[in-house]
Amino acid sequence: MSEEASKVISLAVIPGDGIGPEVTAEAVKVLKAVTQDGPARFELTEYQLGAEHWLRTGETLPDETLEALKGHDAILFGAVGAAPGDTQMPSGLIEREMLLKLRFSLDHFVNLRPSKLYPGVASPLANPGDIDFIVVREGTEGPYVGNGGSLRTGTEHEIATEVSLNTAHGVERVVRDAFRRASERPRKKLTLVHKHNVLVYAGSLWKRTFESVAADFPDVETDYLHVDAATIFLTTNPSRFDVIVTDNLFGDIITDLAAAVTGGIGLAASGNINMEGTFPSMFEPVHGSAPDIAGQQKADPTAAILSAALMLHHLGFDAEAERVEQAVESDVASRAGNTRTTAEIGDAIAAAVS
Ligand SMILES: NC(=O)C1=CN([C@@H]2O[C@H](COP(=O)(O)OP(=O)(O)OC[C@H]3O[C@@H](n4cnc5c(N)ncnc54)[C@H](O)[C@@H]3O)[C@@H](O)[C@H]2O)C=CC1
Ligand SMILES: CC(C)CC(=O)C(=O)O
Ligand SMILES: [Mg+2]
Repeated sequence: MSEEASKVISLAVIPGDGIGPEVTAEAVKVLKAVTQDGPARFELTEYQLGAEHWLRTGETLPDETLEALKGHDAILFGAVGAAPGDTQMPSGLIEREMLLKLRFSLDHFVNLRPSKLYPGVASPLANPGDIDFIVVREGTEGPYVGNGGSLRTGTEHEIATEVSLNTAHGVERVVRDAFRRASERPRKKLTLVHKHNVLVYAGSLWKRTFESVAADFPDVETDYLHVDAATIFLTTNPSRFDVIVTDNLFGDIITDLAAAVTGGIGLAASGNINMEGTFPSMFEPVHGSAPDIAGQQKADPTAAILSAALMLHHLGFDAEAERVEQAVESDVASRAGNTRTTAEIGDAIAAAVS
């Protein structure tokens, strides 16, 4: 296809901290390779944001940067965050004031996290079975909204709160999205994960909403698990899951576990999706900045590459997304015993899609 016939996609790239820039470079490499003959041409604008940027400038996410990001078609994100023991960086500052602020401001209410055990990939489970499910994690509410505070801070009488925010609108739209996704999959099964036996107010809203939306999707089989029991089944019988819908905190935790049982966090992709299309969606690996391996070319870029594939699907380039997924599937199948750098893995996958 000629360059003129390609659709131009304005892509913001936020490499971030630690391994973020290393894995993002490989995702961009694969994106360029898979679209070199069309049907898309990505025009990249890189934004320096993250803990290192804050240390240099004191900026987390300036208003003008947020406005500029809104003008792109999509955002490719690496990872942000300082090393857990870093004393220069207030804990959570960049995660909250930059990453969560982006997800909230761009209304990324569907945090989509697929989990698939690819053929040839070793799972820590003795009998993993056929694992292929998606987690639809609510992305704009829950305990991550910063709705809390502390009284008598630093004293032995300190009281700290972190109140989970759940709105009827917010819960309904993500539950409905999960039902729709379940109805489009062969197994058509949706599991609500919460803890409504203890978190009775939020839990009741999620449960009532789930039951009411279920009436619109009679072909979808429904199921409920408390989050603690869900962690049992994720390790003893993960193939029982097809689609899971859950809140922001539970979704964060169970998707790291899901990544671990499907071959590791280096393979786990995600999309922060604005289903209404009012702002650009953002695609990023599930993992963080991994300061313990940063700068050593040890990070697995597959999660970032698969996140780029999710972005291709989101933008309507399904054939290109599937080529990337197939290249990843072949690559991971032949990995046993071979140690490659981050760039070598990216090169191999880029070559396979060219
Ligand atoms: N979306 C984001 O930007 C996220 C940022 N963070 C931040 O990242 C920093 C580090 O957080 P951690 O809790 O250590 O989680 P992490 O996900 O960065 O690392 C956990 C473990 O997984 C390994 N790992 C992560 N990605 C890998 C990859 N692609 N290939 C191979 N190994 C990989 C790391 O080396 C580490 O041993 C913190 O500042 C945290 O707040 C954490 C999670 C998500
Ligand atoms: C704000 C992030 C650090 C939360 C997280 O760990 C995630 O979204 O996976
Ligand atoms: Mg997480």
